[in-house]
Amino acid sequence: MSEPIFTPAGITPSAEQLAIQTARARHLLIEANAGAAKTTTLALRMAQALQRGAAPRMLLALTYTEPAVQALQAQLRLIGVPEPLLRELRIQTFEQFAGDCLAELEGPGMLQLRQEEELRPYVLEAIAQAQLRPQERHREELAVGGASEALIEGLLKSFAVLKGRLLLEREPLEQALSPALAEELGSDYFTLRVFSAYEMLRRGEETERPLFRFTGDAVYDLARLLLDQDLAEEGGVLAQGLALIVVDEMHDTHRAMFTVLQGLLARNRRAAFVGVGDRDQVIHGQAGAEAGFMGAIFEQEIGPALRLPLSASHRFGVDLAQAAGRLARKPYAAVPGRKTEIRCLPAENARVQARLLAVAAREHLQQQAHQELRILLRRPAQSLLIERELLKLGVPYQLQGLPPFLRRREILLMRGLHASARGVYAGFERDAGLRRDTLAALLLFAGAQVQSDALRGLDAHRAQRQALEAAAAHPGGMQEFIEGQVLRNASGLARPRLEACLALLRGGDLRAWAQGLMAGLEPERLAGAVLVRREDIRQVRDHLEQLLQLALGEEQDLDGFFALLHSLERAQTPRAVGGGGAATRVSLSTIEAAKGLEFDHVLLPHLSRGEFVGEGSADENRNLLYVALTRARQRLSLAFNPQAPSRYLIDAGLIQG
Ligand SMILES: Nc1ncnc2c1ncn2[C@@H]1O[C@H](COP(=O)(O)OP(=O)(O)OP(=O)(O)O)[C@@H](O)[C@H]1O
Repeated sequence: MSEPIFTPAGITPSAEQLAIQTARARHLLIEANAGAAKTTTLALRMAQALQRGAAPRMLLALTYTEPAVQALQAQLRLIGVPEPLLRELRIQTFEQFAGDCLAELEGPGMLQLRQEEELRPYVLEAIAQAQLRPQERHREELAVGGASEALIEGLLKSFAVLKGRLLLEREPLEQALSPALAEELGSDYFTLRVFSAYEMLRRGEETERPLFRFTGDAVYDLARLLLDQDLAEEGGVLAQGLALIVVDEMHDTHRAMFTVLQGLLARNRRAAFVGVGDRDQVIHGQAGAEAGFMGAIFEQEIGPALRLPLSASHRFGVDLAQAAGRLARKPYAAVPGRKTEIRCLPAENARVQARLLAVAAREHLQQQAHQELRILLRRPAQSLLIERELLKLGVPYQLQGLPPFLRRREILLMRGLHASARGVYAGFERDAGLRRDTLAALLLFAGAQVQSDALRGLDAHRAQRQALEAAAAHPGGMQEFIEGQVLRNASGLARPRLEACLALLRGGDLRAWAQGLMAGLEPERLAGAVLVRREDIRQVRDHLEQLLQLALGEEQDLDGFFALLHSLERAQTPRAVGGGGAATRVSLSTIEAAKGLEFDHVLLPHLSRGEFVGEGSADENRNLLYVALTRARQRLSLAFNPQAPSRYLIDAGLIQG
């Protein structure tokens, strides 16, 4: 019997796409290059299920990131799935999906923590508990010299891997831990012990409901529940009568996600499954992502799968496909007829580069009526000079997933200290949110607690938030809070550094402040005492350096410069809030935040030698550049110093070596 075939509105599917849309295999896996229409084909497949009569609630689409959720929604819209149907479809990240399932079992109201800093007290407590275990047999393994920020960052990273890979879930935690087991798992005894104590703190005495969840914990907690024989009944929450389960970005799957997927497939026996991915886009390797879950592991643990190809890029032309292919060392085709212009923007330094980018963005807005331009950054700090130039030229823009530079914590610290030192609170008067965020930043870097004995547990979080809201509620509250709470309760490490900075600011001389700030404030030490991720700590210095660079280029006196920051912020706010129109057509984000998305014009700055680096491995850097290049549709602009271009540009054949 022939079945009705869904015919999309915006595109004509290729034969390969049609084969995937209509395949009858229970499990279907597709590994294909960026832009080869994986997401679009998943959308076709979902539309086909609707066409076959499935209700929207019988479809479930899971992704790793939020932008991928949006990308799939956009493709469903493009192919003509009506808006009311679209709204009923469940398209979620694994984390959101797991959170929803758990909320069904536990009820709402889970405390969700999102910043590593918020975990810090729990990690410190876990270290103390691990070291004080009375029955400890390997005490010598637990001695560490202090709890430095690098130690905490490393522990949190290891925790993410232990959770992502479910490395300990097959062992009864308390009894099994030993240096030998640690070695077997590629970890160390100290990490495992602290992990165990941390998880006991997080999960609380009552196993019913954890104290809090951090990003990744919902998938982890759901996977643990699924592995627990005693809780088999609770796994019933996954029995949802599904007809189709699809996973986009399947290359980012780790063991905990895979366990959730396995649970879903086991409890929805009538559901077909389609997974798509591209192993060169793995940029989350540290959390335990393994492309193997699209390969042999799938076949061994779930069942045989049909594999179908998507062989050519529908997004960009053959020149860019070949460059991406050279970078990733794999064959890369493009459908005929697509063309992508690749241009170089030579710039000898960051300031010139920022100016060129802003000019290019302005030209884009003048010439291209409806097209989108995205500036992709390797590191968030790189936005500051670019944003300044965009504002100077009056180019409206949006930041995606980045706080505006004037609202970053270290910049707010400086703005708050300036206000306090000079007694100038003009600019803060009209915005309670700005006052609250500034006070929060001051409190953070001062290492101060509003209530000294309430550091642990939820109540400390809530108490602190309430105190900040109260102080920020009226303009006069800032000075009092800075003196009475921030400076009075500042840690021994922070106080002299903040005082040194205040003294420079009191002097009122912009050059003296700019020259003395780094030595006086020692931003890395200040940040190191309160932040967790090395990358964040480095960014504090990075951002302050950018701020100083900006200050020295503006020809203002000290108070004038800080007043300028306020007026820049006012210039920016209505556009960001207003949305729509030109503002949504020029945007800035990190590369990670653009994964799965595409733009008519991509501007990729900071491609000079040694600039395209971050915390990850060389492979991860290469994959990030691969992701960045392959976001472009019609035009790709690459900015770098022609005297010293990045090696990657040469490897990709984008410039001559
Ligand atoms: N049959 C088609 N005809 C024309 N354009 C198409 C067709 N199929 C897909 N496209 C377009 O090709 C582009 C890339 O598709 P898509 O985003 O699905 O690729 P992808 O493989 O998911 O990419 P990534 O790996 O980067 O997430 C989109 O603009 C999409 O609308």
